[in-house]
Amino acid sequence: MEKECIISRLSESIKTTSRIDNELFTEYNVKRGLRNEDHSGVLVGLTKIGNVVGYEKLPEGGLKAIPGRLIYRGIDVEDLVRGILAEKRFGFEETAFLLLSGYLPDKEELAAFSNMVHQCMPLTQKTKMNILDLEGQNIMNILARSVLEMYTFDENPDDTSRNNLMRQSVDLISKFPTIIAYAYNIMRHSNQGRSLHIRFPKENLSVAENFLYMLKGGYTALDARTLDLALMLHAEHGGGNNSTFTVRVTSSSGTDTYSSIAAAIGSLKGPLHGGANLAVVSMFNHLKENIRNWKSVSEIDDYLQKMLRKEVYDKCGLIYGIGHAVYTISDPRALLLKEMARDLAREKGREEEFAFLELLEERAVENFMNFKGNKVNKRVCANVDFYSGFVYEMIGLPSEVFTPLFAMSRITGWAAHRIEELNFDSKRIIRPAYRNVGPEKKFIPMEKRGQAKV
Ligand SMILES: CC(=O)SCCNC(=O)CCNC(=O)[C@H](O)C(C)(C)COP(=O)(O)OP(=O)(O)OC[C@H]1O[C@@H](n2cnc3c(N)ncnc32)[C@H](O)[C@@H]1OP(=O)(O)O
Ligand SMILES: O=C([O-])CC(=O)C(=O)O
Repeated sequence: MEKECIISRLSESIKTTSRIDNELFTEYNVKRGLRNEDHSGVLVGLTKIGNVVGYEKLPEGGLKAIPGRLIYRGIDVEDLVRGILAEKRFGFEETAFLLLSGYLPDKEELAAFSNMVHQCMPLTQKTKMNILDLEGQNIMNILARSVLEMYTFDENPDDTSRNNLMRQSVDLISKFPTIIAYAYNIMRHSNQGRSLHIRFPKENLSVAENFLYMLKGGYTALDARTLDLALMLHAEHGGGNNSTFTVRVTSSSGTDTYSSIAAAIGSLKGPLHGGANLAVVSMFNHLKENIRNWKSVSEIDDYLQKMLRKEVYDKCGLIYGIGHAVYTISDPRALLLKEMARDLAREKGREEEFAFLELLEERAVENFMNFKGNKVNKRVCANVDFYSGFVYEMIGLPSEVFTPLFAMSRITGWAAHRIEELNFDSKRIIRPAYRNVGPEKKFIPMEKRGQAKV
């Protein structure tokens, strides 16, 4: 049988054999997406790393929407960011230290940690050569493959003792910027015929500066400060976000660090999660072309309603960068990124675009509520991905690195959660249940099987 024919036959069969009726989820009280009826997450674990707050649970039942807060190891991320900005320092290394250790470093500890990160940034010759060899269009996939290959070059890859996990974590945090910068340059070289630059990380530069240096050679102080801030904001988001939960699930089986982190990279790539920063940029470009008057509320509303009805754009019915599993009134990261976007737009003469994006945010929230009506009893807001791509674009970063930048920051949270998952006394493999709702069938000998397959 031809390959296409058998694929189409298999595909046709799953229309019925893999389809689960919606009513069954209600009948068996299955928490779709591990979410309660009121959209809050099902409680599946405990952590001391991050806290994501978007609502209060009312004693009489139901949720009260409140402005979002994000806490890293007990410290409000807004205070962390504003505190570091006030002291005119780079903050990503400090954030990584805080997340890994649970406390803020003193001057000496921070210097030693930053120094160690810097020393671990260069790639082994083999990893470098492997990236050169890895063909592909997507840096998230190249990153995952490079991480998997780091297993081969690690002399002690499967040891899950605390010291070894910490060593591997620092190594991954340090090497992500190098892998991403090299992967981008190699991709540009192979796909666009551009000169290949493999720059060795420089001493005494922050992670943000080193990344910009390795990626494109030149950068301004403002570019580096902006990137550093974005890295601080994306570092951690509790145990329940899709990629961190992936780390917790895979770590609970006792697998090695590289397998677990590669899985998380795969999860983050999805357009409903970290990949939304890229999806927002594509959507924004589409809207810039398809909405003639960027100030017209009625024209914008009309188009967004068509998007929600799956009539235009990618026909998925989604407005990217809007909505969140936890946040209701606001995502604190989006507020800070919006501030950054506004300032940068003024500096770069892109205020008209910023004003359009800001109006889109307002209209998207309004239109979502009108579209869903009483069906969804929940407020939505812009999430972290709504403004990040616009910010990255304004500091001259190519869209290919937008989602990898998320990974470059979130590796800190992933590492902290992996260590936590493997370090509590009463740990247990994560293994929830799936109820089988398919019929039982008898085995049919080959010669008695007819054409009716299902
Ligand atoms: C870093 C991050 O991961 S941030 C999130 C990045 N993702 C995006 O920006 C993609 C667009 N947003 C979304 O798809 C969603 O808001 C998510 C995935 C972030 C959260 O989804 P959920 O937790 O299911 O949200 P929630 O429970 O509030 O959804 C309620 C309903 O509104 C829909 N909805 C939520 N957000 C949107 C949106 N932006 N556009 C259209 N519909 C939406 C959901 O599909 C769901 O519909 P259903 O009841 O028919 O199943
Ligand atoms: O918490 C979530 O579901 C997604 C998110 O914002 C993140 O991981 O940063």
